This record gives sequence, structure tokens and C-alpha cells, in this order.
Amino acid sequence: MIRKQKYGDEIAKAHVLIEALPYIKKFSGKTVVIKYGGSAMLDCNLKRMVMQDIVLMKFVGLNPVIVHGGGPEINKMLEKLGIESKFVNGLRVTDEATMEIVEMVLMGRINKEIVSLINELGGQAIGISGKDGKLLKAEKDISNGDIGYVGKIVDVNIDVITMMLEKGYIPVIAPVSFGDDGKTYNVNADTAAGKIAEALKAEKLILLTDVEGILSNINDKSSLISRMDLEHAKEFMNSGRINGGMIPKLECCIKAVENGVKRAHIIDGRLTHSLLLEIFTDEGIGTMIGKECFDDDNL
Ligand SMILES: NC(=[NH2+])NCCC[C@H](N)C(=O)O
Repeated sequence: MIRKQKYGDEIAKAHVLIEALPYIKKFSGKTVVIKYGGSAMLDCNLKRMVMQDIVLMKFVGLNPVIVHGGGPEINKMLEKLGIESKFVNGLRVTDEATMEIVEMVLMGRINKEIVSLINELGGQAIGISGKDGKLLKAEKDISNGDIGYVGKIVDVNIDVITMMLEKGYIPVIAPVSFGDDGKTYNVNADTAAGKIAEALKAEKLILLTDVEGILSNINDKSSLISRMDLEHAKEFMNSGRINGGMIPKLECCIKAVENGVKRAHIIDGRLTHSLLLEIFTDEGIGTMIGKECFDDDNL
């Protein structure tokens, strides 16, 4: 008994590893597309922990693919250079000069920083943009009027990612896309991650956000919805009970699942090791969306 108590903590740690075993088996060799953005990208400690999670995933046999955003760093640089940012419906009006800075910050700074961190932690990453290997083809998005070089993705060519995965690399993708007109387009990172996951027929699409997941508000009490099947997710989307900022994220998850991604997850990037907790535990920590999500579909 004393022995048992003495080793209690250690045994609990072993239980954690054992809980992960069925998921390591199930997801080994499978592709997981992770949209990396928000707070998890701003805080140095969080950054490191997200990349540790990703390197661990790789070493236990999963194939993580990272798609990253850039938000605040782009604003900072534009400010430094004295370029004024204008917004329409929350979208940045992107003229040629702004697009140049966006590309510079995303590829030159953020992308390479992620690559270095992964390499430092023992993984092997390759950073590319949507232009490389013609990964993301875009057209001008005029759904909000003409706001410049903001694009919508019209074609995805995953050859370059497949090549990297076959050789054991972790692809790190900046969502800067090319157009047939020879121009460069900025595309939304969530959407890019969703489209890449679809094209890869990925096991999972995981969006790291600054919220717990999809919340249901009943009588002013909000609680996390842990699992949703497609029907539930669509109904929720149209119910008007969803927070405005979450609409495009949920929409992106629904589309991905409709187009062949097994599960889409919206998780809290502010929480340390949220990726590991979602993927390798039974309950997870965010919202998981699947075509059909049964309670016993864990294994
Ligand atoms: N939010 C949730 N209910 N997550 C459950 C995750 C289950 C399992 N770890 C998986 O990735 O498939």
C-alpha cells in the first residue's frame, strides 16, 4: 500500500501515456493539418510548447502540416514603415505596397521563425508559401468589393506537401498565393488550412484559436460543446446562437468535413499543450466535428 502511494504520481503519469496509446495507433501515418495563429503565436512560451507538441506528434508517427497566420506582426511592420492600414468589414485593404510587406513578414519572419523552432526542438521543417510548387492558386476576392490583393483559393496542388511528408519533413505554410495574372494574393489562413486538409484528405483539421471551442449559451450560461455531428454543426450555424467571430471558423470546419476530412477540431491555443490534450485523450479539450460523431468513436 505504502509502495502504491509512493509511486502513485508516477503511475498516474503512466496512465496518461496509456490513454494515448489507442490514438497513437489510430493516427499513426495519418495527416493532421494545424492552423496556427492567435495568442499561441504571440507568447514565447506558448509558441515553444505548440512546436513541442507538433514535434512529438511527428515522432509518434503522425504527419503534422502547419498553416500559419500573421496578423499583429504585419500591423506592427506596416506601422513601422508608415503604411496606413484601411479595413473594410474587418478585412485589410491590400494594395501592392501592403501586399509586399505582408509577404515579407509572413515568409521572411514568421515562417522562418516557426521552421527554426521546430528544427531546434529536433524536428525537420521546411517553410514554403502557397506559391511554392503552385500549392495555392487564388483569384481576386470581390465579395467585399475591390479591396486589392485579397484572394480566394481556386486550386490546390498538394504535390509539394506530399513530397515533403514522404521524406519525413514537417511542412510549414504561409498562406500567400499566386494568381494566373502573375500577382500575389493574401488569403485567409483558416480557409487555406481547410482547403489543404481537404486536398490531402487529412485525418484532422485543427484550428488553434483564442476561444475554448464552440460554446452553447443557454440561460446566459455558456458551456463548451465537446462533439458535434455535421447536422448539429449546420443547425447551430444557422441558429443565430453562434458568436460572430466563430462563424467563418465553424463554416470552414463544416466544409472540410463535408469534403472528406475525418474530423475538424476547434481548440483553445491559449491553453498549454492543447494539441496533445485534444489528440491523445478521450475527452479532448475543444470542439470536435465529424460527419457522425458517436460517443464510442474514440477508438
Ligand atoms: N473535443 C473532443 N470531444 N475531442 C475528442 C478527441 C478524441 C480523440 N482524441 C481524437 O482526437 O479523435
